[in-house]
Amino acid sequence: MTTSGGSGALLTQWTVGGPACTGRSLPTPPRRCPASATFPAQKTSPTSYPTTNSWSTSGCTLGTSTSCSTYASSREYRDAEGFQGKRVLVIGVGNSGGDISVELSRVAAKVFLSARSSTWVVSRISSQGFPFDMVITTRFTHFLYWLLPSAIMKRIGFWKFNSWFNHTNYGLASVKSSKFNIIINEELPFCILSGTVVLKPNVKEFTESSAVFEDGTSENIDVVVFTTGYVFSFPFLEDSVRSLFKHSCSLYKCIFPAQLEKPTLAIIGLVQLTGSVMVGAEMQARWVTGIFAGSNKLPPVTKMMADISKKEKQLAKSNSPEKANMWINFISYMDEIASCAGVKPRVLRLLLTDPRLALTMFFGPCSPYQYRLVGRGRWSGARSAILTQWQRALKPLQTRVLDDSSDSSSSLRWLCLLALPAVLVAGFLLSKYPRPWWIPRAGSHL
Ligand SMILES: NC(=O)C1=CN([C@@H]2O[C@H](COP(=O)(O)OP(=O)(O)OC[C@H]3O[C@@H](n4cnc5c(N)ncnc54)[C@H](OP(=O)(O)O)[C@@H]3O)[C@@H](O)[C@H]2O)C=CC1
Repeated sequence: MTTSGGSGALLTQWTVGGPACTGRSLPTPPRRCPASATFPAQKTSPTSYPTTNSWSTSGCTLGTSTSCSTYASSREYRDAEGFQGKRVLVIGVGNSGGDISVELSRVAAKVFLSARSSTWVVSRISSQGFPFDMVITTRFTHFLYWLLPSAIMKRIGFWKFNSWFNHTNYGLASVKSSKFNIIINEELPFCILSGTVVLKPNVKEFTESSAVFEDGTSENIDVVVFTTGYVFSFPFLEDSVRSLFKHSCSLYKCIFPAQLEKPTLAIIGLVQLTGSVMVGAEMQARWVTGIFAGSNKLPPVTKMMADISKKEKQLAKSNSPEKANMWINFISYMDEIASCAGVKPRVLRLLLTDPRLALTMFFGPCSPYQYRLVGRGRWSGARSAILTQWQRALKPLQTRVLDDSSDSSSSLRWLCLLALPAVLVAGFLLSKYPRPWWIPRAGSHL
């Protein structure tokens, strides 16, 4: 990092390159990086997760094992080419493990999927066939999470997940387990049901040609694919800067290292949101560019440090064993950053000025349009986009239009009218007593 003179926000120059580009392989096709490049202020994204997680892929050696024939990590995996007729063991049931198992099940002789914790599988297709995130990511649901004890919401979530298929019967998850993940995958349950993917417990050891599992069973394996996740690292930053943040919560609003002399470094995408990370990253970028351009300002360092230490204390209280993997509530976080950027919508005020819009915003999906109604980057089409999003989501399906005489619009109108007092109370309470936006990983999306 070099400091140059001048006025305004951009006083520091960041030299990025060399080891950053040569020392890592990205999950996307290899890109050419310049040997070194200098930028006036650096907005960096660690989301390519350069290093694979714990289960070292330095060989299939574990315990007393020798070696198995082939192994790969999800980082190297591209497609099912080369897996035809093989007996494959996929280790780890995250989104990568689910996706890769399903894809391999079409060509492999057998796919074994090894899990060490509970995983709830959710379909992208939710009530009435609408996308899951449209249905679940609403201010109304957010209000319910705020209002009701988390144990009750967890129970409701488990009940909902099990209503699709019983996760215990499929060997995926038990309502009793405190640590669990949620993944999105429509096909995995069918692959398990049809036997093309077989769930197995954690691997105890490998032998020459097989894997021995913790339940004492063993299977002959040709290829092992590690889908055990990634760790964040910033090899392109100097040690002195890297040491300023251990995890996203030691950054101001999960973005800015607070101790820097000038706000010239912003980390985009270092958040695990319960909703879309892309949408969250866009919101972060809007705020960051506002700060770089001088239209938004960061508070004094003492204030930022106080905010960070408050969040870290909340983290410590949660007793989460994996602090770095905290899930952050999507709507709380979006509203918080939107507020900093001056683009947060005032739903309660809208209830008086534009009740139709306010109710749609409260009960409908918290889509990015909601943050385009006011402030910098305001879009005149945002209101109409919010009001028409349900119909537009269905538009691509209308390739064969059928007559549906039942009219649900009047009952919906009545429902909205009855919900009006609830919205008022919700808005009031949420603005008075905001809930901490982090939730422990065990709580995941619930
Ligand atoms: N389609 C999409 O949108 C996709 C999104 N992604 C995203 O990319 C990110 C990375 O996902 P992913 O690669 O799946 O990684 P994750 O960290 O989400 O999952 C890793 C899995 O491996 C398990 N695991 C970790 N270490 C071990 C070990 N030593 N032994 C056995 N099991 C182990 C974990 O279990 P445990 O929980 O016990 O730690 C977990 O089940 C996530 O944010 C994910 O949502 C990834 C793929 C597709």
